[in-house]
Amino acid sequence: MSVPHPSGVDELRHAPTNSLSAVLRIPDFRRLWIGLGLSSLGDWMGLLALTAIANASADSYAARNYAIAGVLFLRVLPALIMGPIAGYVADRLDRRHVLIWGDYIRGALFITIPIVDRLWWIFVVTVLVESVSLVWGPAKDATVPNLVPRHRLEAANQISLATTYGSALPAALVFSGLTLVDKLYSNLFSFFDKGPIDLALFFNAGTFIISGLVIATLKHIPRGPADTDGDGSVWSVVVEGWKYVSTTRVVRGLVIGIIGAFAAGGVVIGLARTFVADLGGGDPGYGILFGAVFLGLGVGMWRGPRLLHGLSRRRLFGISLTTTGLLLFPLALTQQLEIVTALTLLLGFSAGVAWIVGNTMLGLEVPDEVRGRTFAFVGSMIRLSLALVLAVAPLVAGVIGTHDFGPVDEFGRPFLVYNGAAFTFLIAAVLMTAVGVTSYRQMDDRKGISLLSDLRHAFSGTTGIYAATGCFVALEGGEGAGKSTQARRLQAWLRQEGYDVLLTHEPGATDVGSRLRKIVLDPATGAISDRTETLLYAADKAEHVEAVIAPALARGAVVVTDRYVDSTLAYQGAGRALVDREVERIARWATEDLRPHLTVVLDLPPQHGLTRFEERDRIESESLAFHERVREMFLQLASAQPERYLVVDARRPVEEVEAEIRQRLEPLLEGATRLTTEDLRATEAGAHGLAEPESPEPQLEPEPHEAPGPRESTAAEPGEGGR
Ligand SMILES: Nc1ncnc2c1ncn2[C@@H]1O[C@H](COP(=O)(O)OP(=O)(O)O)[C@@H](O)[C@H]1O
Ligand SMILES: Cc1cn([C@H]2C[C@H](O)[C@@H](COP(=O)(O)OP(=O)(O)O)O2)c(=O)[nH]c1=O
Repeated sequence: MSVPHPSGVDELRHAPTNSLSAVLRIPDFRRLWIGLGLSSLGDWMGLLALTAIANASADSYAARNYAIAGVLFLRVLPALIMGPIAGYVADRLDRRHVLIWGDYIRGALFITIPIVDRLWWIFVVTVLVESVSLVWGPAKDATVPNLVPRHRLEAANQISLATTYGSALPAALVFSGLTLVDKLYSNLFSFFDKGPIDLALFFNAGTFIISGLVIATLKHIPRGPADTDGDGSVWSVVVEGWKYVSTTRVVRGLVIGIIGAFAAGGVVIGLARTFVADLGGGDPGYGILFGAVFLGLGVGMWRGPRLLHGLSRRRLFGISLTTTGLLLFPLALTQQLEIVTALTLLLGFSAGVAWIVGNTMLGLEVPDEVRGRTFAFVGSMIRLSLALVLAVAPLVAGVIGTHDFGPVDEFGRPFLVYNGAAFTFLIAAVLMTAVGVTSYRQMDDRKGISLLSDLRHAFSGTTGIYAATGCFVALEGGEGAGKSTQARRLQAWLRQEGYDVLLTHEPGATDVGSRLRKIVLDPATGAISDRTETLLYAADKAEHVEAVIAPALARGAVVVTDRYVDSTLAYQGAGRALVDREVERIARWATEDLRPHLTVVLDLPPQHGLTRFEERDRIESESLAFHERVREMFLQLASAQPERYLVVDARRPVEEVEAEIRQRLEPLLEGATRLTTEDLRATEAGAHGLAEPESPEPQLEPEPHEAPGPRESTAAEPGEGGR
């Protein structure tokens, strides 16, 4: 189902809220993004160059480790001590000036390094640059909401994050390139004191200055101070945050995992330089390894969750953490730089998946009131643990020192050189794997379901199509869970709120569908094969989407359906015990993979629901075990994509259930209000949702027929389209 867009503003209006390219089409945000990209690129180059200088300035194994540890530690230190002060300063300075001058000053500082040419000055500059960055960052974060509309903020933040870390890769490539060229053609850069390293520093200064110039062209940065939340000291944030985190099992597992992942990353980054030297690689090798970590991280954050979208987020988090730990073992034991690079790439990938999944889940699992505090807590803990690891890991490596193993060959080289860096990696591997396994156990929400079948399913899944216009809500759950009741209540509320609402249901909301419904539900039909049943339901869905749902979404309506694809996955897939994947493929094909923005699962023990009414149709008269399997499948589908699902305990009073659904639905509607019929008319009725509508006029909408079925009294009111 392609989503045709006209160009210009309309294109933006109708692009899905999570579209990254739509955010980048906002001119001011694009400029800020270019600025951010350039300064991040420079920042990473600077870090590489500084660690290279630190490495070159010491002569013993231990001293090299300590010098690098010094640079890295000083990078993190200002955030620890001055985090709160930086917020305070950013609050009071003119944001525009902070952004522009912050870049100029950092550029100028980097230029002084080759000029002063002293190790202590590198340490000073590291602290100064980091301090400026601490003020620059909050000012940038506070500016983004001024440049992009609210519903695109999440995508904008995703881009900022990806750019900040993603620029490490090109930085590493440029750095490796420069040092490699210098190695091949020695003295090519001899007009610089330290050859390519100085060149890297000048390049770095240049990117900051250009970034400042680009940001200076931005018109919409408010001149006033940044409106950031002035947070307390790191310690009070930590104490406050821990109070909440320690009381919630899932959040505790999450936070421990995230901090563990950062600590492991810190060990790798802190020891990479000496580790590479142990393997006989120089600056180019270091640059490549550095780039590999971040390429992996970037791909992991960008693609990882989508690649495995069918997997429970909680499981995915635990698995990616454990994988990160397990990968550290071969990394520590390998002596070939090429293999090490490949392993590092994978390591970055799994850490990236863990980080993005963990962060998203933190947003979903932590209630609104404490979310800010929890994120601040996690941020502070990450800095603390990074500082600790960056300081301690090289010390451990230095203390362990260098060791030779095995017989010496004819050139006097030992069979195996195994040094402190590699040993420290091994320690990190053990700790990280333990953290991963603990997290997985603490958070597993699918006990008793084999991980293998979960993984198989996740790899074969597709990501689905989400309508660019309107809002699509499905109500799912077992018999008598209250779907029709809630659907009607939702409809009444949405109407009252002024939305264009379409209430519909499966099976039987279309002409053909109502005949199919009769066949499939009437006990008089007798036995039919499970596959026939699946195909009949699929046919009903195909007609439903094509004739009812898609046109309504295209004109911007809120579509509420009583049952959808999940019902077939649950009843035919789990209930009839057909192969899940095959049923899914058929249902996805039938619906062109159109998926609800939100699926509400009304969860009820089957024996409870079946007592809510007396008559039984073909499906309702199935065994209790059948209905148990159905219920399990609904819950399983929900756990795989918590961001698209709401599970409600349907035993609660009708009003409470309704309130919970409303609360969850409200923010999704915010994206849809601009797409009400009036809006669409205003923008010349060119609906650009899925399936290009032949007739955007609501009165031409297909008239769904009353579905003949054994339980007409509880069927949704199918004729109630439009306003
Ligand atoms: N939260 C609830 N608590 C108690 N009874 C409910 C609740 N929700 C619905 N009911 C009742 O249960 C029966 C089945 O509800 P219905 O909405 O038709 O379920 P479904 O569409 O899921 O089969 C109806 O008699 C309804 O009044
Ligand atoms: C949509 C759909 C429904 N069903 C079953 C579930 C229900 O037992 C029946 C729908 O009947 P219905 O009377 O509409 O049930 P409810 O009021 O509980 O929603 O069809 C499937 O087996 N597969 C499907 O894809």
